[in-house]
Amino acid sequence: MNAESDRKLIIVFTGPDGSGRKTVADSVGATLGMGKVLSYATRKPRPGEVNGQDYHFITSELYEQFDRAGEFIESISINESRYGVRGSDIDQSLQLGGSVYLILNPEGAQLLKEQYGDQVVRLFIYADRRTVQERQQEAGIDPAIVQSKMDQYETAIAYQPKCEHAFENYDLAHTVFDISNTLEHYLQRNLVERD
Ligand SMILES: Nc1ncnc2c1ncn2[C@@H]1O[C@H](COP(=O)(O)OP(=O)(O)OP(=O)(O)O)[C@@H](O)[C@H]1O
Ligand SMILES: Nc1nc2c(ncn2[C@@H]2O[C@H](COP(=O)(O)O)[C@@H](O)[C@H]2O)c(=O)[nH]1
Repeated sequence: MNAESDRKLIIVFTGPDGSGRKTVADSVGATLGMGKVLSYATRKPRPGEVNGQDYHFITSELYEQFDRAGEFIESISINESRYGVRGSDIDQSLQLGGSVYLILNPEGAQLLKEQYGDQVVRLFIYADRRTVQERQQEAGIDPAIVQSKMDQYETAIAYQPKCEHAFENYDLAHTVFDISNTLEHYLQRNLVERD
């Protein structure tokens, strides 16, 4: 990484599954013109998911190859699938464009914070248990997967105090507006520091 890339931000959207992290993140990303760094996943795409937009969907063999080569700066297993972020993807996106964003579970958010320090801003997106469960059911996610995600709800919620900011997500437009305002302050400050 170079000094220029160091000043750009890595925005991590985290929180419980089903809180709306992806929906909020993509809308904020489009509003502020931030690039998305996709994770690599070995699971099959769900209906509506697109390779290269939601994840890089890859085979277990290719994942293993990347992993052995030390390409992932963090890598987790959930429900027999593997997920990871390649450090080179983050560094390249930072060098080519402006600030970037990712959507990770709290474990991944913590690992990125430990590696990139102040460059990482963690945004915790949340809603109550019943709401996130209903959203996942309405999105058509397999009931067994919903159950396993709900089993992690309290653990995920416990991560909120560690994050730089937290936003409840009920009224989507309101959530996106609040987050965009918050991030604009960071981005302006970085621009001023560069002058
Ligand atoms: N504010 C909101 N009001 C109503 N529905 C919402 C809101 N935000 C997101 N949703 C819907 O909730 C569902 C889950 O959202 P999303 O996939 O963005 O969540 P997530 O936190 O990334 O969870 P997962 O990892 O399980 O996909 C989607 O169907 C999305 O359209
Ligand atoms: N720590 C990481 N968490 C990740 C990564 N990619 C996705 N995720 C999170 O995993 C769960 C399950 O995702 P799903 O799409 O199968 O529902 C969810 O919390 C994702 O945000 C990653 O590279 N590292």
